[in-house]
Amino acid sequence: MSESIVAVTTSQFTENPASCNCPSPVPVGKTVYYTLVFGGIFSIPLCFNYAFAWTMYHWQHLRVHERQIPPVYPSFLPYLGSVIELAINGQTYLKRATSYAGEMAAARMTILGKEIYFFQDRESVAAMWKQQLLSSPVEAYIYSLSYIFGMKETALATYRADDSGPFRKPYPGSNVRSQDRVDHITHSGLLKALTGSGLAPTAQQFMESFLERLDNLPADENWTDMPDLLKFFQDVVGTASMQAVAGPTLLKLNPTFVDDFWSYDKYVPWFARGVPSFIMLGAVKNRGNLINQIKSWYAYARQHFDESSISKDGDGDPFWGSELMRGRQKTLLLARNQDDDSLASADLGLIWASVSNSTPTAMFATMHMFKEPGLVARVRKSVDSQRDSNNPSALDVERLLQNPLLSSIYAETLRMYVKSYFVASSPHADVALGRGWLPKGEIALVNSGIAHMDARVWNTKSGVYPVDSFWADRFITDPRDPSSGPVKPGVERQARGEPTAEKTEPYFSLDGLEGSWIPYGGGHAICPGRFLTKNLILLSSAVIADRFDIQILGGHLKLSSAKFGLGSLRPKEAIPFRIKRRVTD
Ligand code: HEM
Repeated sequence: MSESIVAVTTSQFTENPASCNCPSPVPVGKTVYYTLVFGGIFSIPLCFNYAFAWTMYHWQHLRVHERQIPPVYPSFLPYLGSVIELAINGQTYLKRATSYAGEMAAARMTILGKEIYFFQDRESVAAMWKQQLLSSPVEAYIYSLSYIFGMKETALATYRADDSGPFRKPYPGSNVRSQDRVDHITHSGLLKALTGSGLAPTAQQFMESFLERLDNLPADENWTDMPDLLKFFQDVVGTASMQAVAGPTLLKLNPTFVDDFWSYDKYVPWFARGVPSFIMLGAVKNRGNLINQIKSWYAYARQHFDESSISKDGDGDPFWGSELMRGRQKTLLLARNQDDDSLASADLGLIWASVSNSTPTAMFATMHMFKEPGLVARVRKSVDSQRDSNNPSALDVERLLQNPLLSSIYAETLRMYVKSYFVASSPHADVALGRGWLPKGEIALVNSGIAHMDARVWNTKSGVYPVDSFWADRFITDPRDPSSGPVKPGVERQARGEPTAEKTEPYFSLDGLEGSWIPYGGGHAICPGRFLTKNLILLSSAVIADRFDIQILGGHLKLSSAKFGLGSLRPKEAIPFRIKRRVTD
């Protein structure tokens, strides 16, 4: 029986092709033949082109001169350039392309016919932050508004035309009308709202909303199993942050906004990589739906708000939520070609910026607190030391924010998980960057993920805590321990930052990390939400550790690389966990 099966099976391959009805093998053979011939002919110039680019690349690196334009990193395919490698294997490819002879370097790469400049060496990155001409975030606005947040081309044209810079005084040579200075209007509004005295009301709003959500959690003093730690943080931290920035009415009017938002967030990497709309019709529809929900909020708030709605602190109101949102209504709608649709795209961008990175990083910080042996006990001791003795349930937020261990956990989490690109461009003049040179109008990118994993800079305690592992104390400098602190011993004194004489206790330190710890970018365009972020991450993780016990279940953490270049990475799979309230006396 088995023999006959074998015979039948093998006969399919051995019988004379002329005796069966199969299509003749000849055309297949010909196709293969022609493919090989034409492929061979076409690949000859590609190979020559690549060999020439490779030689030039090394030649330029070996003959470095002052103010050199970074060498072109060779790629096999003209026009496409490095786009495929960056999309598939971004971090490894970028690291290779921006290193030379064991050092970080600058490189030019072709991406879809356009040359992009990548600067990763500490010297150039630090020089970038100091350059006034590179202070504008407008190139990042244009890219994200058009690709990610769906702004129409007519409205976008106003952003493209704005070469006046982010400062009150326009760049020399710029002729943009004051009401069309969307770069300055947007950036200065954000700085006013999220830094200095403007920050307190938003931070306070966040805390109130977050604590209310914790109180209402369906968790008691027995273990409750939950399937997804990130979803838990989206509910308690993400929603509280959204509400702190945009107020309660947007979410009340649109009960599905939060869920729709996180479904959209999953597709942000697709939008950012320019995947055509017809491939992700559902995601495009969902984004349109979010924009409509934001517009319905505008209509309601316009109808119900009046000046008497503003709270005593001069910031919050129940309809617009904050001075920031009211201000954007008054200023951005006056700019050329702007309407509710364009403003809703810009506000979707602001909401996205305020939650999409801080929520997963708060989750990772908390996850490590509960996973690293002995860490949660140290965190609770730190929290206890800041407790108000007259009212133990009230925490001294200012003192918590200064706590060295909590600050170090916050900084280490951003170092580990934040892999953002930030964009710089000088519209009116060439600029010098360290040993390199960026011609005017060209786009420069820096990726924080590459800088954060540079083993030549970061202290690993002689390899005990490698750069790709979480070390809660990495950012603590102990004046009695010369091998402590974030920068590797042996890296030049000035860069490492020496402990000052008056410090005797271990302290949190970012000394010597200019150009190396860069989760927020730098210079004038640095993320305006960074102080709010420290509040969100540090306070939410510390309060959760104080009030709850959590057991992280599931196996080894796997990360998805989809968000590489766009901020904080996400876990690849849901992280199951158990939670219970702590019993306190
Ligand atoms: C882990 C959390 C966060 C990270 C890693 C992060 C990172 C960044 C980076 C790298 C940029 C671009 C800077 C540049 O172009 O040089 C940026 C811009 C921005 N961030 Fe954040 N951010 C975070 C949280 C926040 C929060 C909580 C807000 C709150 C509103 C916020 C608001 C913004 C805004 C509005 C911009 C663009 C505006 C401008 O430059 O004018 N971010 N952020």
